[in-house]
Amino acid sequence: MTMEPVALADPATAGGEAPDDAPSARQKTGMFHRAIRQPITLICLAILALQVVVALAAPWIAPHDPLHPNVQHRFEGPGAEFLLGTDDLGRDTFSRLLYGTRTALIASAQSVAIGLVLGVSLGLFVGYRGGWWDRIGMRIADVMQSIPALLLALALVAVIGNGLGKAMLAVGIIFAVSFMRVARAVVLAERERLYVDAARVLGLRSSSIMFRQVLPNIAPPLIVQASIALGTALLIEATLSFLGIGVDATAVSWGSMLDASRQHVSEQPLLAILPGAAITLSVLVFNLLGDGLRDASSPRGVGGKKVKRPKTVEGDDAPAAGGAVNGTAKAAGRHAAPEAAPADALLTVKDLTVSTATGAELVSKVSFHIGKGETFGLVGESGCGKSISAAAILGLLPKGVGVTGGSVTLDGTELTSLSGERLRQIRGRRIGMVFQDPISALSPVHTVGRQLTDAIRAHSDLSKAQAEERAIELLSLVGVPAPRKRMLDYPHQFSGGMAQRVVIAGALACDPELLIADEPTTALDVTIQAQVLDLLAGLRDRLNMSLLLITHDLGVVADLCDRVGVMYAGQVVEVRDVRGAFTSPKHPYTEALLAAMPHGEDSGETLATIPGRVPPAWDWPKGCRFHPRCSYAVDDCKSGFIPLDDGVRCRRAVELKLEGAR
Ligand SMILES: Nc1ncnc2c1ncn2[C@@H]1O[C@H](COP(=O)(O)OP(=O)(O)OP(=O)(O)O)[C@@H](O)[C@H]1O
Repeated sequence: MTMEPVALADPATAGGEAPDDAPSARQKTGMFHRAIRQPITLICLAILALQVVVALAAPWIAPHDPLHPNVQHRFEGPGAEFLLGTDDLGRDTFSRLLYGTRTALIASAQSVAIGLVLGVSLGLFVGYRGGWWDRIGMRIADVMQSIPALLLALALVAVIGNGLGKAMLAVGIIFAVSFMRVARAVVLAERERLYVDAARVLGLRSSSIMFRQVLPNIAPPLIVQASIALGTALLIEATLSFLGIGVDATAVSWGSMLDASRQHVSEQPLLAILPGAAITLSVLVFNLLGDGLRDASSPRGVGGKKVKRPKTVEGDDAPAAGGAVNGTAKAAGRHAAPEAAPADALLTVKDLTVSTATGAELVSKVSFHIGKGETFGLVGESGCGKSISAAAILGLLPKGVGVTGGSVTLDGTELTSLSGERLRQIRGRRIGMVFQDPISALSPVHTVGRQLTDAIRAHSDLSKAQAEERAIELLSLVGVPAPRKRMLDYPHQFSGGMAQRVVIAGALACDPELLIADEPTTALDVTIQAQVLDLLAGLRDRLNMSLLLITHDLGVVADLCDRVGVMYAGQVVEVRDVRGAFTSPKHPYTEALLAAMPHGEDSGETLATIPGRVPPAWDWPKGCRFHPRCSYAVDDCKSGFIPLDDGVRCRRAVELKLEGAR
């Protein structure tokens, strides 16, 4: 008999990217409902359920001892006493088939369980850590997968010894490689999701993020893979037993039944047909089940909505301003701090430079400070470096990007040189973060209650019950109605505005001193935006937090902020008190942004735009980076480094008389 094991499907592509159709855990329920609506999958599930019952109940339902020889009854045909006849030693074929089911299922389940535990742990680890760990892990996997599974199993059995248990351990190790690839591929995709960043901002440990946040998301593709692996394992078990290195004489296997039948096919053909059919049927069931689950798990098939992250338009010529300018009046009541960072500033960013591995500076010498209880707005078009600056403050820069100069201090503590563990303690405890798209910032597979309690417990000694009470308090603080009841809901059961309130509650979990809100209302309905901004302002005043508000919307800055930093092409070009910046801007870019702000009184009036677009980071212009788009630019603006002088980065700042907000 030459049975080649079925190759395990490997959804990881050559480049190791996650399959596009890797289902999210949110799709899991849909996946199973849809799967059982497919008649073939339902039939396969029914056969499998029957096999499991047979395997468990074999000792009670088998009419005869499957191992007991009874030579008077050799080669008997099917009849009342021996339902499917007997073999060359007079053993009951029906009972042997029942016991064979038990061996096949237990051995397959054992090897797949070993493969799953080992493979998923390794896949999570290398996928999440990336870098060298990933490269080494994947090269070992490549080598192992280049050898046929059965051959590798035989080699491993030669090393660790004969016996079904050891053989299936060997098979489990081989499966681990496939499971590792699947887990790693999904982790690579999940790792980039916003909710993982959010969990990191909340200060959760890597292990907690991997096992509690990422793992549930990789369950659906693993279930599909495990189903196919069960069929493969069953075939390998039968093959090894057929070859005499699987089960010994004290157990029955369909493979060993086939082996024993070889000499007697002509006398009793059923002896070969029945175990052969059992093996074929079982492998078919597992494979069809895997196919059915895979079909059911494709996003197209589920019918559920995929949550998309809203994209900002690269190179927007005008800021997406929408708020009212008259907010300046409110801002005017606040203090106008001098631009040199005062000693008691909560956050001081000084000459912060962030570069890619290729040397492109994404942000250059960014400087600003935020006082205690103060709200600082960071504005500028898309691609100016606002988010990269926030990520650098939190120590959450994307891979391949790092701080190459300057400093970030939080109440005197330098953050850029802190170890990962120290930073983790600061994130979530002293600095909270609110993201643009609240639904993506929450893990889809856990209730909001669980996510909030996890965040609270990551930084406190509170018991589960106490953390739950605190989570309810926070939900009520951010205005989520019926908070106790809503603790049990999943993120997709919340509207955008309510989900953003939940994210804010999470960010407040440990009373941060600084809250960073990165375009917290961009993904929300216009009617909800104002409510969320009011909530942030209210919380800031109530909890005496400092707020770093990243936005495109100057109206929001006018309404909420004390001071503002205007960013252009990776630099802060003007940093001022809001009233000053709005009434008498000193940088032409600030003036241009103010002019491009819609103010609504003349509906027929064309909105001013800033000609051109923000250049990419590898192509920042020499001299003043804004000069190609600036109507005031002179030759002097086209060369040399222009420092941030008295809060303005412009050679002509003193002589220009610029127009403020209308
Ligand atoms: N991972 C990355 N690798 C290389 N360049 C990047 C990376 N992330 C961002 N950039 C570049 O860094 C610059 C600043 O981007 P950043 O996202 O900080 O801008 P932003 O002002 O926050 O824009 P938006 O308002 O669209 O979020 C842009 O030129 C962007 O293309």
